[in-house]
Amino acid sequence: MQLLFGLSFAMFSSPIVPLQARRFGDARGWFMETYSEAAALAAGIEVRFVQDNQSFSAAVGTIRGLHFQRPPRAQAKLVRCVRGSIMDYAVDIRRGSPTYGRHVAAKLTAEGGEQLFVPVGFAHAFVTLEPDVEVAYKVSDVYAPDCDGGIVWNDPTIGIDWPLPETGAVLSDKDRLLPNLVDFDSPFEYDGRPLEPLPTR
Ligand SMILES: Cc1cn([C@H]2C[C@H](O)[C@@H](COP(=O)(O)OP(=O)(O)O[C@H]3O[C@H](C)C(=O)[C@H](O)[C@H]3O)O2)c(=O)[nH]c1=O
Repeated sequence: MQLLFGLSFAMFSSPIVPLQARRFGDARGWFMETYSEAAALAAGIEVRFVQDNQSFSAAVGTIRGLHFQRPPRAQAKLVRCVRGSIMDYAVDIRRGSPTYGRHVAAKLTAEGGEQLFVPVGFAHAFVTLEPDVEVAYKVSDVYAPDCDGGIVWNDPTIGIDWPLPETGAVLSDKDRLLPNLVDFDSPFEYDGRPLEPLPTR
């Protein structure tokens, strides 16, 4: 693991990059560098973020996604959980990719400071693992509703095994009606970097 400033990261070629913000604790509490351009560049994250987002989800089992923005407003995202915990997912939707439709998952917790970089060409989603969860993420392009796109959360060809409570998933009406992957015409091209499993922590 490379440590640069307060962020550490693994050096590997997958387009999805896990980062770890380091906590500096003392008698008052703790301090974290939650974003460092230098550390991001060193981890191969060569995007300029232009907007910070934050969402609150009250119910455990809330799913937001699988979302992306189409070009010319496609977004890369740097995701972290600032309250509670989530499972975060990235699905390869790059036309021609040998890992098309495959996904990786990472548990992100407020306590742990884990982060996940999701580049353009991947659909993104998370599910809350407890009530009252807040997620903050940086995006590399502005919100563009006319470029909004998505794949339905329970798409059978993607096959995400969502960790859901007995009460089931909580979704927006919009997300319930998203298309399946088989009906999706991807605007994203493969860049030669197949999706790789994330390193086990
Ligand atoms: C994303 C976004 C939304 N909005 C407004 C539009 C709606 O009135 C309201 C909720 O939007 P939405 O239901 O799309 O929010 P989420 O379901 O949390 O979607 C997000 O969550 C998943 C995990 C993602 O990866 C995307 O970043 C994003 O799609 O916020 C804005 O004003 N700006 C924005 O950038």
